[in-house]
Amino acid sequence: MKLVRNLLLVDDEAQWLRTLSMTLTRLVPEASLDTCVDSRQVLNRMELKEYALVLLDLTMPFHSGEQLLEEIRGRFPNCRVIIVTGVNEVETAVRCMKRGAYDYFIKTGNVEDLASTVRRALEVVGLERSYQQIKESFLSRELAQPEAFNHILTCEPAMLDRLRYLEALAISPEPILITGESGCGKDLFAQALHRLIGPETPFVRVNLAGQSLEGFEATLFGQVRGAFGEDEPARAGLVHSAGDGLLYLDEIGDLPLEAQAKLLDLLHYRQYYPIGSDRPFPVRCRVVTSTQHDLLELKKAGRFRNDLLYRLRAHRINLPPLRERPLDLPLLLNHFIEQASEQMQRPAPLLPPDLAPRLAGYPFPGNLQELKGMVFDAVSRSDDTHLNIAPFVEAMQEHLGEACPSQQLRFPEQLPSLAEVNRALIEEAMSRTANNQTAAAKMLGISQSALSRRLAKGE
Ligand SMILES: Nc1ncnc2c1ncn2[C@@H]1O[C@H](COP(=O)(O)OP(=O)(O)OP(=O)(O)O)[C@@H](O)[C@H]1O
Repeated sequence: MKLVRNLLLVDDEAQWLRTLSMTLTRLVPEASLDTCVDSRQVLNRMELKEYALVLLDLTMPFHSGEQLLEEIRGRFPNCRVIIVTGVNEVETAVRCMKRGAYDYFIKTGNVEDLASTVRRALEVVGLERSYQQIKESFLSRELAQPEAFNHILTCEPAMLDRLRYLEALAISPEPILITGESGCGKDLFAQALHRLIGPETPFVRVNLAGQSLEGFEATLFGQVRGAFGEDEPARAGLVHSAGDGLLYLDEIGDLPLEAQAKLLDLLHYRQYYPIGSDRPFPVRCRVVTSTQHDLLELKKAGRFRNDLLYRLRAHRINLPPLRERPLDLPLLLNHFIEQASEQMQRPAPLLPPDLAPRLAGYPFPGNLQELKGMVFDAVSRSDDTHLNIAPFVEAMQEHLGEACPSQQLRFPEQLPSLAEVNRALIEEAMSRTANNQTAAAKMLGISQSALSRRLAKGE
């Protein structure tokens, strides 16, 4: 997103205007400054160029600051106005605040204070604009760059919403937090964002699990020459390697508290200090973090900083687990079958039509990673035409064993006969295994020949 950091300084005293302009250029280098000594030209200038902020003198010939404030707030509602006034005009300045001025500054005051007010105002305008654009983009319903999401297969409405939200967030410079259980696609979402912001830029992934403060600093910030001894060479950190691309910090919930403070500084000031350097380096990359933990819970347990949590949660995408995306199962099964067959250089076996509906009841604790593992296992155990469903059956059986141990069986008031229970159990096992006798026998705890005999007798 193009951030508007244009600032217009308006004052009829040319000398004051020059001094103020020089001071702010030094103290707020990210702003681009224009000056205007003639109050009659202010609105024309604002028609021709988009300003994020106007610093407005109150007492000027032709149009007073108060009049201009009203015009500006009415015609350019996205632009903020800071009143710059002489001491004796404080009452007027307060009246201006009530009419929508962002803040006021007394000319005899400390310009450092004015500089930080300007910086804050620019940040507020930037955030308001990006939220507005995010909202517009999200509400448009269509993906503007569907090709960025080619590697994410889904037809679930809840997932399609998340794709659109990610695309909308791509315009914001703020960090994005991706949450969700292990294996549910967080990495793929980070990759999609990278494609959206610039596939030609670097994509740097860092796993923060088990990182100490020292490891975190060394990995991310690097070190200057001689930081740990005379012969120690300089080493660039991963923030540097990420350039103007994307830095993906995986497992953010595992970062120790002291390292969280460093990360907060990096996000807040958009700069960092390599180890051994007292010169800050700018951060140009987008930062994406992810976690499978509940950061609110970690915060309650005193393991995650409150300020960092709220900074990260501003743009958050929570991915639903696979068990909440049953419509995606046939799509993903076919996709992983193709992937596995290609990798194993063999024809793709056919997906049994009733496998996906059966799997819809399985909770997939390892999510897509688990499904992918099962499919790869199944393909490796298949002949060239039929997919071997044993890996799925085994997983479902294991789950059923855990979910309903025999003590938890519930019986109706009128007990069925043993023959009826036998028949019902055999029917259920055959149905759950797509009529695979070997798998069904395993499920029932009898041999395949015993099952075959019972089936032949119609038991
Ligand atoms: N929607 C999807 N379409 C196709 N493949 C997917 C999809 N989601 C995830 N995958 C695949 O599933 C596997 C796990 O996904 P991924 O690594 O993105 O999960 P993760 O949430 O980052 O996992 P972890 O928490 O363990 O880091 C990957 O091989 C990925 O390519």
